[in-house]
Amino acid sequence: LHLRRLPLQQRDLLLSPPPRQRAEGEEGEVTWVLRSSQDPSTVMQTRVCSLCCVSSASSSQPAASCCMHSALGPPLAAQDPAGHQNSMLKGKRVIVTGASSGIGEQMAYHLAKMGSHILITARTEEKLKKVVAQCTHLGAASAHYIAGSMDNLTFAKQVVHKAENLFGGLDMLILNHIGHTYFGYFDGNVDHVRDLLKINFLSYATMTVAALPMLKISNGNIVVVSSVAGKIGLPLTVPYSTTKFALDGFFSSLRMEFIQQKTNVSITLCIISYIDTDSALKTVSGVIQQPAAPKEECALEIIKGGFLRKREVYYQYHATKIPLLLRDWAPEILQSLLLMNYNMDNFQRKEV
Ligand SMILES: NC(=O)C1=CN([C@@H]2O[C@H](COP(=O)(O)OP(=O)(O)OC[C@H]3O[C@@H](n4cnc5c(N)ncnc54)[C@H](OP(=O)(O)O)[C@@H]3O)[C@@H](O)[C@H]2O)C=CC1
Ligand SMILES: CC(C)CCC[C@@H](C)[C@H]1CC[C@H]2[C@@H]3C(=O)C=C4C[C@@H](O)CC[C@]4(C)[C@H]3CC[C@]12C
Repeated sequence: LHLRRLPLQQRDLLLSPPPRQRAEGEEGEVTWVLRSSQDPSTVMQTRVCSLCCVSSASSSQPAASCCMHSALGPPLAAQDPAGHQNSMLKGKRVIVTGASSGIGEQMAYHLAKMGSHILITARTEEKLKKVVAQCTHLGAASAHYIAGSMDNLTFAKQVVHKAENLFGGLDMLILNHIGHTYFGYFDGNVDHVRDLLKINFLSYATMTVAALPMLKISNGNIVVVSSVAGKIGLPLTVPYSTTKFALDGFFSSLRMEFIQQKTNVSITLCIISYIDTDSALKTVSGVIQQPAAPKEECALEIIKGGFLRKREVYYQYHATKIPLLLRDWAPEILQSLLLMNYNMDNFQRKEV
């Protein structure tokens, strides 16, 4: 149990005396009976979600449902053989952008297995149709697509309105798409940076604004897929990195405002390292020395992070957290390590 995640008041109750496991609740949950060290007459029963390990509790009576997930529905139920927490987002209404391939496609499949209502989007209709068919096959409560380009901000709003018409509301907005750019030294083309900002950043802000009324009603989640290149400056990705840093500025500030305004909509910024999507492998293999992490696992970690209302997700943890610690404490060491990660002999300007 990650007791440190609990509010101080509850932590005191949990830590002393040590909690005693009393009974197994529903699968995926455990019921604990706790007694306060200061006032032993205070008995607290709490159900703890096995996924997030954060408890919700009320004095002298059982908690109605698991922790912060009460906002998202019932606690976790059974896990499928593949290890899916398959009711995590059951019945929830989710938009996934950039879901015709790569990590977005894998997120759609995980959500389908969990029984969500899914609306996916990207430009290529043929690919979207195939992903929707696969989602239906995997058990999605419903699966839909809308094709279009995010360089058109009117289209970005239309996606949200389509979800409203289809589902009558929205629980989770997963912003994942990226526009095409080059993997190479900055060519001085600032117009390209502006165009990429529109796709990778302004469309995210536009969709967030359009979806906010629905997310406020559902106490929902905004999930923003960023990159280690959105926290640390790296060579060969100047336009891309610019757009990802912009996401951090916008969404981290917005998160703080939500807290001040008591807006119960979570914002999860996902800091992702090198992943084995077709586009990434095609673009950087041979140049980047480190191995690529699996897209299926990456997709699940992003969804879990959003569901758990985490501030940030780090995937893979070691490949993102350690460089981030070095960034602030030993930037010169980080710089040397990063440069060693690039095989510039194999480098040739490639399209992303
Ligand atoms: N793969 C990696 O190594 C890493 C990826 N990430 C992040 O993960 C996310 C997904 O990356 P990944 O799966 O590799 O990317 P992919 O290239 O596999 O997928 C990109 C998706 O965006 C869509 N897309 C492209 N251009 C547009 C456009 N103009 N308008 C709307 N949709 C568009 C694509 O579909 P279509 O072409 O049909 O429009 C596709 O569905 C991104 O946010 C990326 O920054 C972060 C770190 C590392
Ligand atoms: C430990 C780390 C700090 C080391 C650096 C890791 C570097 C090499 C990793 C981290 C983030 C990665 C890029 C990324 O975020 C997204 C994309 C888009 C995709 O379509 C094509 C590949 C690309 C450009 C990735 C290229 C490789 C990057 C720069």
